[in-house]
Amino acid sequence: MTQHTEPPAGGRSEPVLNCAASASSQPAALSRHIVLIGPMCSGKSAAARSFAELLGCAWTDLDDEFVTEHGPIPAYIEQHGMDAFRVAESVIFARALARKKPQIIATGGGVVLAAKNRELLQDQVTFWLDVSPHVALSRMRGGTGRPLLAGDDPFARWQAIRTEREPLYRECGIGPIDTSTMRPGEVAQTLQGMLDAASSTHSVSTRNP
Ligand SMILES: Nc1ncnc2c1ncn2[C@@H]1O[C@H](COP(=O)(O)OP(=O)(O)O)[C@@H](O)[C@H]1O
Ligand SMILES: O=C(O)C1=C[C@@H](OP(=O)(O)O)[C@@H](O)[C@H](O)C1
Ligand SMILES: [Mg+2]
Repeated sequence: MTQHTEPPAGGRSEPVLNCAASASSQPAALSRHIVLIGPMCSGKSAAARSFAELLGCAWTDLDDEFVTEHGPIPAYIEQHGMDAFRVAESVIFARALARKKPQIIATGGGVVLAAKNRELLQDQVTFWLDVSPHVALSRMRGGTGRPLLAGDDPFARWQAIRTEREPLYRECGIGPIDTSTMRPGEVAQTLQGMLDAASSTHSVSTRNP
């Protein structure tokens, strides 16, 4: 099964992925968490699942953890407010990062808003997934679970939110990795290629190698 290794204390040159393991039928050994950030509909949740399947390792979606714990996000925000949502989201994020077993973590698009979260992201392997506005629009159609996109013009809302957060994604993540023309499996392969390259050179294992 997946080999578990402790993340190095502040070390930034250890390979993240044991390539020999990933190339065989054995699951890959992750040495630390891999975190996916990016705007809504960039495909973080879908890519995390595909990537974990590809590597044979564990994964989690923080929005799913939120729902399990607090119920649907729109209802929570309506009842408790956005600030309370951000606090609860940050608690769930920190808890996931504290798990010893390294895993793929899909975050919600707003996780980068809190300075503390951005600080935590610096010590993970963080990838910034992105998507073009028109593809995002097609992906959000029919969705009811994103209260920030509720209202008359979800397209304009999405664009404004993405623009506002772009510097934060840039600060925290390796990327952007444009998923607009890729299936989730292709995104996963792209991420694996980036990890393999980093592991073979021992050069890129976090946002700031
Ligand atoms: N690479 C992709 N290609 C096509 N559809 C995708 C892709 N990634 C995600 N989707 C679809 O777009 C929607 C939003 O994707 P999701 O993974 O939930 O995004 P995020 O977690 O970034 O908000 C879902 O319906 C999902 O199935
Ligand atoms: O961008 C945001 O602020 C949000 C993104 C959502 O997750 P996804 O990015 O997975 O859609 C979810 O956490 C919540 O609706 C708020
Ligand atoms: Mg998601």
